[in-house]
Amino acid sequence: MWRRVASLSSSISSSFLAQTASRLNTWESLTTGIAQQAKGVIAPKEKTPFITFVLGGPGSGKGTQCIKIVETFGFAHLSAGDLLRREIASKSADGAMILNTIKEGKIVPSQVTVKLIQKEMELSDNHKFLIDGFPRTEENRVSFEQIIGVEPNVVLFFDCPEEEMVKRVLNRNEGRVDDNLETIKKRLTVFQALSLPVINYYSEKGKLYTIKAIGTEDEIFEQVRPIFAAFEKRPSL
Ligand SMILES: Nc1ncnc2c1ncn2[C@@H]1O[C@H](COP(=O)(O)OP(=O)(O)OP(=O)(O)O)[C@@H](O)[C@H]1O
Ligand SMILES: Nc1ccn([C@@H]2O[C@H](COP(=O)(O)O)[C@@H](O)[C@H]2O)c(=O)n1
Ligand SMILES: [Mg+2]
Repeated sequence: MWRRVASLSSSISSSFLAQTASRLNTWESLTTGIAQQAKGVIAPKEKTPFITFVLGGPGSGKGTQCIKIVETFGFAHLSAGDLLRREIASKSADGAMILNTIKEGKIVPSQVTVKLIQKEMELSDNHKFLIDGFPRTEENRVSFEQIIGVEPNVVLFFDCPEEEMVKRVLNRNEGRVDDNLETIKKRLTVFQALSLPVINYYSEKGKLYTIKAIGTEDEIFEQVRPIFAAFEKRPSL
């Protein structure tokens, strides 16, 4: 599992090992583990996470392109929307609240969403994550940084005209409760008001890659491919 920081230096005392192993047994310890690896306390057996946030309006093609990125570059795909829909389906304590929020095209409290993402990351053997549809708000962004303790390496923005997004969502036909004109309008308003500032934030940080999300799925992927191909040449990926 990616969260495990397995091999510790043989020169460390056994009591220190026991304490450290116990602390490293939880996600909370992941960031500690990374920090300790950086200081050279723990042998870096497991790779540092490589995180990509995948952003764009409703129907811009995030999920479609994530499938291609997974196939080509071997990332783990964590869709925030899918994780929330799974909570609804599992009838968890938050299920009803999540359902109402999604129907309204609003944003679920960050702590709920980040905890779901955190759990999936903990369970994954992969160290390369595509986090699709997240962060949708500044609150999402800050919450991820506080709880997970890392920032994204790459942020993709699928930039698509509203008219095209509406057309795609209305044709999606997957039975989603938010794929109707009324909710789409609300989602577009939320995207403009709350998500675009996050996109601008990453642009200013020099982490944003904007993809013109019109044309065929394959044409769009040809804009995405070189981004990850370049990172693949680096030791970090
Ligand atoms: N380039 C494209 N041209 C036409 N249709 C597309 C294209 N890319 C995706 N689609 C279709 O548009 C719909 C929306 O795509 P997708 O589900 O990938 O969007 P999304 O950004 O994940 O949306 P959401 O935020 O609502 O989950 C799907 O039915 C998908 O098959
Ligand atoms: N960070 C997020 C992501 C999604 N939601 C809610 O889920 C809906 C569907 O999301 P998709 O990514 O599948 O389009 C979205 O409209 C939100 O209601 C969220 O709250 N926070
Ligand atoms: Mg999607």
